[in-house]
Amino acid sequence: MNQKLDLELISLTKRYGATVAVDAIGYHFSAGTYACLLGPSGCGKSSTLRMIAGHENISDGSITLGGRDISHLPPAKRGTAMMFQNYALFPHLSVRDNVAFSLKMSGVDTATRRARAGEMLELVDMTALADRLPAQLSGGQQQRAALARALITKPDVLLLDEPLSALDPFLRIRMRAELKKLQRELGITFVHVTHGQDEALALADEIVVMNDAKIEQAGKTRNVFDTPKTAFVARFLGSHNVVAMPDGMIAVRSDALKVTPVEAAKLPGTITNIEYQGTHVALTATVPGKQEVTALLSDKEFFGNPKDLGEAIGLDWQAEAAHALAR
Ligand SMILES: Nc1ncnc2c1ncn2[C@@H]1O[C@H](COP(=O)(O)OP(=O)(O)OP(=O)(O)O)[C@@H](O)[C@H]1O
Repeated sequence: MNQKLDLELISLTKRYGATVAVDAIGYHFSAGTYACLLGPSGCGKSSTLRMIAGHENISDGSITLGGRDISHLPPAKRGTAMMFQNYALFPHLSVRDNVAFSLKMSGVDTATRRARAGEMLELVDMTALADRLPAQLSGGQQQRAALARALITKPDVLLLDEPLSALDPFLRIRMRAELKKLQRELGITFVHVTHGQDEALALADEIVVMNDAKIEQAGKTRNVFDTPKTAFVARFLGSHNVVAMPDGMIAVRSDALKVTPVEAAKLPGTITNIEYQGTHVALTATVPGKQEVTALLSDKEFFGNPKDLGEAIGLDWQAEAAHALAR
């Protein structure tokens, strides 16, 4: 484990008949990165992950790990491991035997298998439940068992397909913190597929935003969030307004908007919605061109100078808060 091998996708393509699910994408994942593949349903994230895992043949391009071409190796020989959305635990095997399963398949002796499974269960804090069957576990515990099972092969890259989607919202946030902690402790690369931008922002060092089989934008999470290059990325990541201005489309964060007198503003608007969010108030206004923009004001800011539905306001922002969009 932890050999510091970079993962690279080179012109990676997947076609299912006439459907191009992944269209010549390229990305370099530095060893030890927590990366999220993010995008709407059908954009090609799972196909990309399955090609990296070796569960799907590639149609074109290649995948290298530490410079070694793994494109056509069987899954168990790649140095990757996959954790599935529904965990795919064997119902008739105990947690310990589920975790040890892949070692049994590769002919490792019983004593070594038990010892290694024990270490992995310790890692995910499941030692006390080792003899239970999957049906006797909670969702979060099943997830930990599935993680231990994936990690027992000492992969350089762990691939996670929507790993939190089967959990209720409260548990999802807790397991999210555990995933991040585990990745930090192991120091291996995690590639995590999600369609949730909150999940990606919370977890990822780097995000790869996919749209329609292509990478729309990728890089350090904060850079992508702070400077979206396209309207799609700005809208998908949320918390941004995409506005057509006379000199082109811009993205400007909701929390960068200020409410001002109309004369002093970049845009005049009429308030159409006021939503109290506890610490903040989201104020939505229509602006020229029948566009809607939302300003996120602190509760102090709003209640210090409250506004009403239908009121005319100005909306302003600092020039550097606006980012020109490619389309
Ligand atoms: N086995 C298959 N045969 C034919 N088409 C497929 C197959 N698997 C996926 N596709 C198509 O390829 C495209 C990308 O699918 P993929 O599952 O990779 O998307 P995704 O971004 O992971 O979506 P989701 O979030 O819904 O899982 C979609 O148009 C899908 O219908």
